[in-house]
Amino acid sequence: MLRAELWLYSSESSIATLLIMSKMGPDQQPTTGTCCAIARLTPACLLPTILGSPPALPFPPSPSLSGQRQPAATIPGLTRSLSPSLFGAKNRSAWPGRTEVCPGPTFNAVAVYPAFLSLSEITMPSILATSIFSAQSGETVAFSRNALFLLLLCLTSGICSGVRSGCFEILNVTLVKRLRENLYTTILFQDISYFDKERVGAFTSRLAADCQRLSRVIGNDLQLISRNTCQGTGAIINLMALSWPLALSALVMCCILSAIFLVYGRYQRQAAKLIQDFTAYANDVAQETLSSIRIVRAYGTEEKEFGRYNQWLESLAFINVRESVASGFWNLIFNTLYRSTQILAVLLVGMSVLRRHVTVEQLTKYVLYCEWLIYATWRVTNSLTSLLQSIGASEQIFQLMNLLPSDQFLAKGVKLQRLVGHIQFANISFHYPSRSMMPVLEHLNFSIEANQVIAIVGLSGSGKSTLLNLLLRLYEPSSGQIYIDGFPLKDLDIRWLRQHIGYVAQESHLFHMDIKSNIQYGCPTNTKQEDIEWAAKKAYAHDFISSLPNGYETLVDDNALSGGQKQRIAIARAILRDPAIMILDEATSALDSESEHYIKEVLYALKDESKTRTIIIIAHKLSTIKAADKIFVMDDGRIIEMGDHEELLLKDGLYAKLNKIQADILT
Ligand SMILES: Nc1ncnc2c1ncn2[C@@H]1O[C@H](COP(=O)(O)OP(=O)(O)OP(=O)(O)O)[C@@H](O)[C@H]1O
Repeated sequence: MLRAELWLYSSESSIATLLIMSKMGPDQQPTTGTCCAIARLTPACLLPTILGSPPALPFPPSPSLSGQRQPAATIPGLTRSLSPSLFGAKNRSAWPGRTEVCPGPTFNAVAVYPAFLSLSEITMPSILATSIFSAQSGETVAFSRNALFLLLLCLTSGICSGVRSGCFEILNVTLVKRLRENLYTTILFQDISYFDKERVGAFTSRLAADCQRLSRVIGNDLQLISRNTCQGTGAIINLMALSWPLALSALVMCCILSAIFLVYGRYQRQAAKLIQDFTAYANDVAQETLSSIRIVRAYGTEEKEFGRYNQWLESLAFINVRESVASGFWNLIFNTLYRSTQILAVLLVGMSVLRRHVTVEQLTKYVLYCEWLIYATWRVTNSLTSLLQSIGASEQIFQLMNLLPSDQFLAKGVKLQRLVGHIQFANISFHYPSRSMMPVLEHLNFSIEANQVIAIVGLSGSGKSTLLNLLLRLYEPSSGQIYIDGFPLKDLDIRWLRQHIGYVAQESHLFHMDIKSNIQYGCPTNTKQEDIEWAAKKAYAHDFISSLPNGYETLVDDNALSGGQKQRIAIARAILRDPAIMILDEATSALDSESEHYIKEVLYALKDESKTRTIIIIAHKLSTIKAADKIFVMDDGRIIEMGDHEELLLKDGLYAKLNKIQADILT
């Protein structure tokens, strides 16, 4: 039974694919991603889950993807050929591309199930009419036999419907989960530059509301469409058997209904897409405002923020009202045509009865089947409306699923036996992808010896953090090459490299978890408590953590601690990794002088421990970097001076000038 249900589901996926294609222009080809997205959604893909195959983790994406899009699949073969993607990256490596179209040996056996169910239901009106007329003519045996048969059909269809609904519900829940897993994984593995232009609110909207909606429709409406299509076909066959001219008249009505529906459906799709976009914009505004609530409060801009949010709500309401009016018109037309068909049936067949061309029993059967046909048409069009709405609304989900992971996760890079920490920038130039006309770094040439402490100073916006972003490979240089221990950075395994880098960002963010987990973030889960405390002590954080009521178990987030405390936890996090390269981007800017002095001592001491360690510090306060082995002075994307503190003072350039200004401020 379950296999039969799943087969039914898989056949429904083709309907969805056809629907997607139907909204494309004649010269447009369905992208593999679009088809793939549809195929991913088909609960047929869930077969192994339901039948017991272990689900694969959605990441890391397999290198076998190699950034290649899969060849376009044929529609009938989509379900099977593309469905492995739903099981995640592990299975992607074995992605077979085009495969056979036939659902396999179970096809014949399972195909019987929906046909059997529809057949059992569609014979009911006929047996009902026969029972009534056998009772009228006093045929007791025939009446009892028909009544018993009806009871059996009733039970069979009830049980089948119940089992089917239950199975589809379970599949639906699994589908939402898989859909979210896939979408979230796709987003997580995008290039950082992708996040520069996309809005977080839009992502959360897609993950929450859109996934739920899409799966509900696919899990619910597709089964209704297939079931009612079977029943409608059965009704037409029965009508044809009774009287083909009369059957044709009923069919004409259905065609008119379908034509009107096509126009209405097109409108529905457009409206759904707008509704989805406006919801995402509204979410984005809400997310931005609530995450910056302190600034909003301090500047008293609550009403302005409400206005920004309300603007999208009004746009949403406008579209919703128009959609409701259109829906009203559709129901009006449908109901009028539906009733007219019944009246027409009674009139036409009634006249035939009067002329004694058909019997009253045939008239009854005709009216019942006519009713059945129109009802099936109504259910199909209704479900199609809902389905089309969701397809319109899901365009963005399909587009997101179409994205391939960032190249750096696809390439299998080199893992060195040991990271020493020698860094070289060879003729590096860079501009951010979102600002291609604005060079940020120009022809940078320098090298950093392993075990050195390097400081980078310069005016705001001179490109210091950008330089570190390139070293972390958050962005790729526009030209030139970065070498780590003599190997091009892009050839190294990026996950391995990042495991050996400790990074403290300009703004320290804490995750909504306890302090211990925040310090341990990115380290193995079995890291010992003593090690965590050791790192916290080095970062001058142990005392304040211990003074909290729950100590290391205290639940924190971005708002629960002071800026300096957050920075100390972030430094402890970096120290705990025991990195070969330590990167500190203004990591002590929020600390008081005493803590800063202490941490500076600790950082300098780190390089004297057994392991070679390269430390790169960006600092505005020059007092913190006087002891660095080498200081780079940056201006407008270039390194204009280089040397130790004394040498730079002797040069009497920008560094000496900045030093003098800071000394003057202190005196
Ligand atoms: N994600 C980004 N997209 C586009 N431009 C960016 C991005 N990040 C930074 N920039 C631009 O790149 C330039 C260098 O910025 P960067 O953050 O590297 O400067 P910085 O020297 O670290 O400044 P600060 O000392 O103020 O932190 C600036 O003009 C900045 O506006």
